[in-house]
Amino acid sequence: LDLTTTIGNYTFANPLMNASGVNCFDKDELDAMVASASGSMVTKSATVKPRPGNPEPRYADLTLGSINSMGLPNLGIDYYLDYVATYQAAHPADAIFMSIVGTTFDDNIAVAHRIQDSDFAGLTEINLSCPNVPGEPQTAYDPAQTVKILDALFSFFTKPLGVKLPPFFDLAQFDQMAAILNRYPLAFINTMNSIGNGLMIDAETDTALIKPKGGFGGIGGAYAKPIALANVRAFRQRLNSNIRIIGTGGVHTGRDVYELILCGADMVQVGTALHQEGPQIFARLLTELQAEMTRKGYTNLPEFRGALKTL
Ligand SMILES: CC(C)(C)CCc1c(C(=O)O)[nH]c(=O)[nH]c1=O
Repeated sequence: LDLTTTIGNYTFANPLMNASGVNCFDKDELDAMVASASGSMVTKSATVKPRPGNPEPRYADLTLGSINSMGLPNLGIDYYLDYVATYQAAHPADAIFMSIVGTTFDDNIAVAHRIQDSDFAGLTEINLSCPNVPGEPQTAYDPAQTVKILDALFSFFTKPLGVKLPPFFDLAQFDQMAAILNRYPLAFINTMNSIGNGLMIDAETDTALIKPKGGFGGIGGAYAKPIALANVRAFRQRLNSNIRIIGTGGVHTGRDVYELILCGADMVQVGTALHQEGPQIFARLLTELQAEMTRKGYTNLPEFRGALKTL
């Protein structure tokens, strides 16, 4: 079967990759992604300077997923630029993704300049789930901030750029966000990030499971799947066709991958399940995806991409 998928001028052997933040913190984790069956990979969201992140415990596995408040631990943009430079020399034909983020407006711009001025030849994903103004909602939940950042980025950034979005829950928000995104020459959007500020409790101690933010953290895994399917579908219905979609949230089986593609996803990222199973998950997901495609009579992804039926 033909599992190739394309974003802009980039073609990948298959649609699978890690979600930023999972299995992509350092060289060892990134090398394990390169060695896996995934079609591509993305680095941990990088800030201008390295960050230690939040106090532990800052991640917990749950029966139906995960909760995390990592606090953006990362080795800094220079580390990841160095890694991708080495990677590109060894794998000139296999494009990868770099994720960037800023805790202030200026830092978002500064870290984007670092990529623009580098030899990085892959795709860039800017994480809009970071608040830029203390006390204000995260960027993607603040239309004015979103416009301000995208206006500034596209005034100098000429490499393929996509945005990582948090989940939206209101149809008017889909309309509003899609209207903003359609104004920019985005290569892709990635929907979605973890579901913000969930809370889970240790039954033995009646204590919040994670330490940061009084136990509040992003929810991933099976909990996220219905929302990820809806966000992929809603944005596919609203965005210009030249803006591709990476679907992220709740993938654990090949059928989950198939369903995100059915909703319109071009690529599919795996977070919680990758954290729990390790990079060998990609070989399993590819086998299961191909089995599902065969069961349905498909031999390639465009045959069923976006083909969700409604009653
Ligand atoms: C939540 C932020 C710390 C603002 C951004 C980094 C991030 C984190 C994180 O590093 O805590 N976790 C997620 O599930 N998604 C994210 O985008």
